[in-house]
Amino acid sequence: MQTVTVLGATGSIGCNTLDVINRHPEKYRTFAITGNGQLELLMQQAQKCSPRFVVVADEARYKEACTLATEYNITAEILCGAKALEDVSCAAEIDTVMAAIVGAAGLLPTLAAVKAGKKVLLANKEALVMSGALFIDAATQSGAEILPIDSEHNAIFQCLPQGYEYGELEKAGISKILLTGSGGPFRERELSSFNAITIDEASSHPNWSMGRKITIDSATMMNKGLEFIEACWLFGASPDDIQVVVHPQSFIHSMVQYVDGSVIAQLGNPDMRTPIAYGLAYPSRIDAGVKPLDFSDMANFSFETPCFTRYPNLKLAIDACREGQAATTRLNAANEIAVASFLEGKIGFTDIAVVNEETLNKMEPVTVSSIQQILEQDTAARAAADQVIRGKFTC
Ligand SMILES: NC(=O)C1=CN([C@@H]2O[C@H](COP(=O)(O)OP(=O)(O)OC[C@H]3O[C@@H](n4cnc5c(N)ncnc54)[C@H](OP(=O)(O)O)[C@@H]3O)[C@@H](O)[C@H]2O)C=CC1
Ligand SMILES: CC(=O)[C@@H](O)[C@H](O)COP(=O)(O)O
Ligand SMILES: [Mn+2]
Repeated sequence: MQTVTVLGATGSIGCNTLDVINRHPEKYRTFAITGNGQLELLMQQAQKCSPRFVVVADEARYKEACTLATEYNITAEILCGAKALEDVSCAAEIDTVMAAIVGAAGLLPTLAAVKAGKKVLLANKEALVMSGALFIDAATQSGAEILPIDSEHNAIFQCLPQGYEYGELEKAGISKILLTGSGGPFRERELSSFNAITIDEASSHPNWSMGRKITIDSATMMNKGLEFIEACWLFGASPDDIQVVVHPQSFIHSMVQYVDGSVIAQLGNPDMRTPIAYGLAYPSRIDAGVKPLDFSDMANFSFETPCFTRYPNLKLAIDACREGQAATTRLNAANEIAVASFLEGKIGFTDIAVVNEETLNKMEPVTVSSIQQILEQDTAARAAADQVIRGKFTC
């Protein structure tokens, strides 16, 4: 029996994780589930999976959570706040943590799981983008097993040779990691109309049903940029080892190209329950409730090179990846502010990249070597991005 904490249980990945867990009650037990704003959903989930702890990230909502828990007859202990998120991520009773909080808020609880040597199912790519080497070093020291849940990285993981040694691409005969991306909803849209893109249009991914922030990131291809950085850290690859390939249908989830000319790909319907089930059951396989691919029903299967004029955020992320840790931490922070501002109607779609670039340009180069310094860079970049927005886009 595997005992699991689900961080971000009320989100898209969290709900899919509980769906897979519920299909296999003989294999998985839920120890804790966490949420932030969606308290009713969190209580409904607690009714169904009977965890020992229900954690509400937002401390201000503790009383409300306790009242709701009584209404819903929840026997679990209700906890709240940042420390509680970390406590349920490193508790001695658990084997596995699904890291599915969105954004920088997921960094410390995910790191707590890593430092405690847990099996960490990593969906929260921002945590790795923010802390790169420190995250990987912590896993090496504690013996934590990091299993990628992001569909592309899960695919790459599945396409790597057995016994792949971290960073040893050449030794493994790998010539390129081919990171696929759909190109989002604006792949074919006239560039001249990009300033008229609405929140609804940007919130509608062609293939995947996901949370709001990652959906906007997919539309700007910042998602692929973050994934580029994520792939470097997960597999010990350099930026030159990775090529982004636009594959609009999202059936191929990524590929690994070998020196003998072979390309190994992982395919499947776009349903996150596949990588989640893979991570939970690894190295076994379990039913995930996913519809099998039907090759007689796939009209198109196409590939393109991404255009940086259409997707300036992708270039910003690749450049930041080459520059180093402070740049990727700052870019992630600026992007979180810019996307939130876009979703609040404060800035336009194309302004997201402008805010990101101007934030990076405003900040002096610096070296970061501790989580404290990472958090300081995150805070500073948020303030700088806010300043850019106030100075440029508000009257
Ligand atoms: N969705 C997908 O298919 C994929 C997602 N990912 C990654 O997985 C992560 C989660 O994505 P997704 O599930 O789409 O996101 P959602 O927005 O759907 O869910 C986010 C989760 O985080 C919680 N949360 C939000 N803010 C905070 C906070 N400040 N402190 C603690 N918890 C918080 C939310 O709680 P509440 O809802 O209660 O407010 C929710 O449980 C992201 O990093 C994303 O990039 C990667 C690949 C695919
Ligand atoms: C499901 C998943 O892993 C997302 O990150 C997805 O890849 C987003 O689609 P894009 O390829 O459009 O960014
Ligand atoms: Mn992905």
